[in-house]
Parts: sequence; C-alpha cells; structure tokens
Amino acid sequence: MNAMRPTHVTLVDVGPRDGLQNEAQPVPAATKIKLVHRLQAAGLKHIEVTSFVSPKWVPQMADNAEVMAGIARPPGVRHSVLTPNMKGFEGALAAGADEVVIFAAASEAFSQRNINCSIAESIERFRPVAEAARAHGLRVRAAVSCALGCPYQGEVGTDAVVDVAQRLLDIGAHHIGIADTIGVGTAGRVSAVMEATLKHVPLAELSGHFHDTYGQALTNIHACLQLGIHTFDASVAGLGGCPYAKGATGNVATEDVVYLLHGLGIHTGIDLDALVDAGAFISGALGRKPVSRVANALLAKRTTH
Ligand SMILES: CC(C)(COP(=O)([O-])OP(=O)([O-])OC[C@H]1O[C@@H](n2cnc3c(N)ncnc32)[C@H](O)[C@@H]1OP(=O)([O-])[O-])[C@@H](O)C(=O)NCCC(=O)NCCSC(=O)C[C@@](C)(O)CC(=O)[O-]
Repeated sequence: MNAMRPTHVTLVDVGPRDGLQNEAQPVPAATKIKLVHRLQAAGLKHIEVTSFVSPKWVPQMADNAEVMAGIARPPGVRHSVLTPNMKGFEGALAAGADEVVIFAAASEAFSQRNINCSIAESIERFRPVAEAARAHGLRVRAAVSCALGCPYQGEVGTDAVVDVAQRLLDIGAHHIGIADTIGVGTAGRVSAVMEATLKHVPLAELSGHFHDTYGQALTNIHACLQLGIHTFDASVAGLGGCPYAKGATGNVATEDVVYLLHGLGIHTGIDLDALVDAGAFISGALGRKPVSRVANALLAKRTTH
C-alpha cells in the first residue's frame, strides 16, 4: 500500500448545488430539501446545498433561502453555499450557512463567461467576502475552475492554477478545490497540477473536484489518493454540469467514488445503500436513471434478489 494513501476520505456532495444548477426543468425546493436529508441520512457530513448567485444568471438556484430554511441542520454536518459577491454573502449569512464557496477560474475566458469579470477583478470581489466570512466565523472554501482545461481557451497552464490558488489563499481562503470543470484531465496532468499546488496549500486543505466528461474522474481521484489528498467533491447520481461549460457532464457520481474508496479499504462514513437510495430518489424526480455505474448495478441487483 502507498504510504501516502489516506485511511479516511471526506466526500463533499455537491449534487444539490452543482448537480441541480444546470437542470432545465424546475426542481421544487421541497425536492432539493428531501435530497439534502437523504444525503445526510446516508452519512454525508459535508454538503454544498445551493448558490447565492444572481437568479438571472442561474435561475435554478433562485430558491436558495427557501432551501436553506427547509433543511434540518444536524450537528456535525457542514452546509456550504456558493457566494460570488457581497450580495451573495449577505444571503448566505442570513441563511445560516457554515461555509461559503468562492470560485475563481484559472482561465480568463471562463471567468468572463461564468462571473462576468476578469480573474483579477474576481479576486477583488471575493476579498471582502472572505474577510466578512472570517469575521463571522464561517469557513471559506475556494474553487479554482478550469484547472485542467477551459471550454473557451483550451489548455490551461499549471502556473495559472497555482497563481490563482495562491491569490485565493492570500485573500483568506481556508481551503482550495482544484476543479476539472469540463472533465478533460488525465491522471498524469492531475498529479502534476496537484503536486505543484501542494507546494502552496496544506494537504488537509486541498481537494479535487472532477467532472466525468471523458470518463477519467475515478482515475484522477486515484492519482490524488497516491499524493495523500483526502477530500473530494462528488455529486450523487452523477448529477450536474456548469451552465457556462456547455457539453461538460456532471461531477463524478458519489456512489462510484464511495465504491472505489471502500474497495481500497478507505473509510468514508457513508452507507452506500442509503446513498444509492438518495440517487434513485433525485433521479426519479428528474425522470431519468442515475448516471452512476455503481448505483445502476446495485439497483439492478435489488430487483433480481
Ligand atoms: C457574479 C454575477 C452576480 C455577476 O453578474 P453581473 O450581471 O455582472 O452583476 P451585477 O452586480 O451587475 O448584478 C446584476 C444583477 O444581479 C443581481 N445580483 C448580483 N449578485 C447577486 C447575488 N449574489 N444574488 C442575487 N442577485 C444578485 C444584482 O442585484 C443585479 O440585479 P438587477 O439590478 O439587474 O435587478 C453573476 O455573473 C453570477 O451570479 N454568476 C454566477 C455563475 C454561476 O453560478 N455559475 C455556476 C457556478 S460555478 C461552477 O459551477 C464551477 C464550480 C464551482 O462547480 C467548480 C467547477 O466545476 O469549475
């Protein structure tokens, strides 16, 4: 066994936020609330619940306050929300979020499309958000989007990723998530980007966020495990995609990641059967099957036993 490989991994389920933000059909707040409750019942201790972004830009997240008000808040579960600016932070604070997520890009083109400003301007917008969050005792998680490639500019250099990660740390982020927004990364590139970032970010505060467009997400997570990285985002039932990254599929399915980790003897605290139920619930509400090989295999096994 690799000496660096962790014995426990924390999974952040981003399904209610990243997973649902791109759904064309309206998803009722009550359904989102039930999904969060099912994830909690499955043992998830960290859930990205919603976004306090402009409803003109992402209408699906317009019910942010209603969803936050409706969820049970058991002790030990961290509820995060996306905040692009101070207006979003004020909403997050009023809703009682435990953690805010700021999100910069390693690609100028994506920054403009996603949040309508340059990378440098975005850092200045996030600065007061991070300061206010810290002043109120909230954690600040920062995502570096397009770290493995950009839908508009193509290749993204490792230096650009490290530079944005450092700038986010400088304004007060506690945690850096390296995001493969369009799911193009392969294990060698992911390892190189993570190794470079680890020179600036403590191991305990670095995570991976992999979309599975090219089917590489599990392999990329495995590459990160070899470096000792032990926090990953994933999305129940493989929900999701970014409205500003057309063609990109959802995040890696949480069920698939749990199956991989348990197979490696790595503890997650997650009950896979209950997680499959959560994925079946939201997929049923959306009128489709889960985008998780593991979930579909286990659901098929249930019907034949
Ligand atoms: C950043 C802005 C607001 C700039 O958008 P803008 O249009 O440049 O901003 P603005 O300040 O000019 O405001 C325009 C209108 O939006 C309102 N507004 C402004 N801010 C808020 C707010 N927080 N909450 C509610 N309303 C807001 C504001 O009040 C105003 O309303 P109006 O006066 O026209 O009626 C916009 O571009 C935006 O909301 N973008 C969000 C994009 C987004 O959510 N993308 C998906 C999430 S990122 C992602 O998925 C990637 C990630 C994190 O998962 C990792 C990965 O995979 O890469």
